[in-house]
Amino acid sequence: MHSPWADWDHVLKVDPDKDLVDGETFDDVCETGTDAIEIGGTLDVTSDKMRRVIDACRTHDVPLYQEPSNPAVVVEDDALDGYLVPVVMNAGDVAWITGAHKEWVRIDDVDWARTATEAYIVLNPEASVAELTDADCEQNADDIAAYAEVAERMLGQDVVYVEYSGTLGDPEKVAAAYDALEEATLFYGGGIHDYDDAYLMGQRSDVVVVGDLLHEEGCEAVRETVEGARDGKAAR
Ligand SMILES: CC(C)=CCC/C(C)=C/CC/C(C)=C/CC/C(C)=C/COP(=O)(O)OP(=O)(O)O
Ligand SMILES: O=P(O)(O)OC[C@@H](O)CO
Ligand SMILES: [Mg+2]
Repeated sequence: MHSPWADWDHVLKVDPDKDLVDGETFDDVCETGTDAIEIGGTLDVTSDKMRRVIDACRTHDVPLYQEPSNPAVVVEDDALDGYLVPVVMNAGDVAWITGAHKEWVRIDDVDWARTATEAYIVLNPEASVAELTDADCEQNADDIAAYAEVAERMLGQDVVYVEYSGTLGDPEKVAAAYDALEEATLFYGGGIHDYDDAYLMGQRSDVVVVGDLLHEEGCEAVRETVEGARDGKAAR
């Protein structure tokens, strides 16, 4: 797969298990100005819920990616631009490093031309993703830089993802991952609530990922984070 994310500043992550705010539709979601929509969440995602979001977004131009949390929720659909499959670098349970992937490849005919992996470094111990994967979130900036380098140089990962789902991360740790990478694209996600948060992390990563804000505050708040991410990158 080529690397469309190399040109992105902002990704909106839609959790198929969560509602939009009252009065908003997926048409509004597709018009927030984000560079791509990723559909995924850790808990209570099903292929039916995935399909509902894909269907609601299919007529829009915004690139649409599925981020499956396990092989059972992978949906085949021409409306998808591709699949971004997590690999959790600091998982305690190896199922989330290669085990689930091995099972997926065993049972499915994987469309590799439309599939890429994301090397996650999971850093908020309170997040469901940390609990599920038994991630070791006690990592200092040097550890994180080393994980990022291992992901890019040893495992050939094109996307490294510093994940603080639910809370705003430590900017110095995010910058450490950014500085450790040569070509790979750094995604930052977690706790982005407004323009300033997005600006802060936009200065320290390639792509700012916004999730819960969409479901809690709505599209106008997301639009501000698109601006913040772009301005932060431009000011770097
Ligand atoms: C092999 C295949 C197809 C899938 C496995 C992919 C892996 C390794 C998944 C483990 C990590 C994971 C569950 C990633 C999902 C993306 C993610 C981090 C979503 C954010 O989730 P949270 O915000 O923690 O959870 P909720 O919002 O659902 O509570
Ligand atoms: O929901 P938030 O905290 O914005 O996190 C975004 C994303 O990194 C979750 O995987
Ligand atoms: Mg979440």
